[in-house]
Amino acid sequence: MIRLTAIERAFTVGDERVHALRRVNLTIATGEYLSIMGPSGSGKSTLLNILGLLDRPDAGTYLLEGRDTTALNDRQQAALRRHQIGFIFQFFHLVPRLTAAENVELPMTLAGIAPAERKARVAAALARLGLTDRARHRPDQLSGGQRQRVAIARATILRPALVLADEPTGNLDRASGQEVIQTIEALNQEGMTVVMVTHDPELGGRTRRQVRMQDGRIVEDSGGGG
Ligand SMILES: Nc1ncnc2c1ncn2[C@@H]1O[C@H](COP(=O)(O)OP(=O)(O)OP(=O)(O)O)[C@@H](O)[C@H]1O
Repeated sequence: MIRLTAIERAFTVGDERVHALRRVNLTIATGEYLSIMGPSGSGKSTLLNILGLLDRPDAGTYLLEGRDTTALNDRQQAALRRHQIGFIFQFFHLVPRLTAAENVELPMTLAGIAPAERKARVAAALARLGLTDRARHRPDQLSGGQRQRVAIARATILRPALVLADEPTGNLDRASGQEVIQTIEALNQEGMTVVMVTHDPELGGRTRRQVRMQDGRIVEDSGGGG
């Protein structure tokens, strides 16, 4: 469960103060499937970065699974991020020189999982995504949709509780985007909480809950944890 209370985040650019988030309150129950929409500059990415512990709020509290993350130091936050949170980005962020299988394996290597188990889990993850015959391909030998599915496998191979996606289909054609969304929806059906930023109203319309932001505030919330 996630509870953001009175989250503030501002940036100083030159002598101007940009208020990216203004007293944002948001509660997300475990297993929710939620999209964040709103115009450019409304604070969506800033909110996602805070949820992902990639950025700290200037004020307010962020409880993740009952823990006050704002009280954790950077190392504790990084550990929580590694084990609890999976990130999916618009531009995939795969390691170019590693194969698909090696990219998926990487988080398990960093987590100290034994090689035999790593190999078995990579094979299972790629098989589930229909990518077994692409296991030894490097990212530049894969289509955009395949790259994104490899990125999703990598993001979720440690079974994080929370999956954060920033425009996951923004760089894909429609058919590949549909496949990627189905992959994300399957993760949600397995119990992962999914929070997705998107400009695409059709995509946003598929999520069970929709939050709309404007000028750093949540101006609409179709429901859920409140
Ligand atoms: N690191 C930063 N330094 C300065 N200003 C920033 C920084 N990050 C975000 N901002 C500003 O904060 C506001 C919110 O930005 P944010 O990226 O969260 O918006 P967004 O809704 O995700 O936009 P987009 O849809 O274009 O990605 C914007 O005015 C932006 O210029």
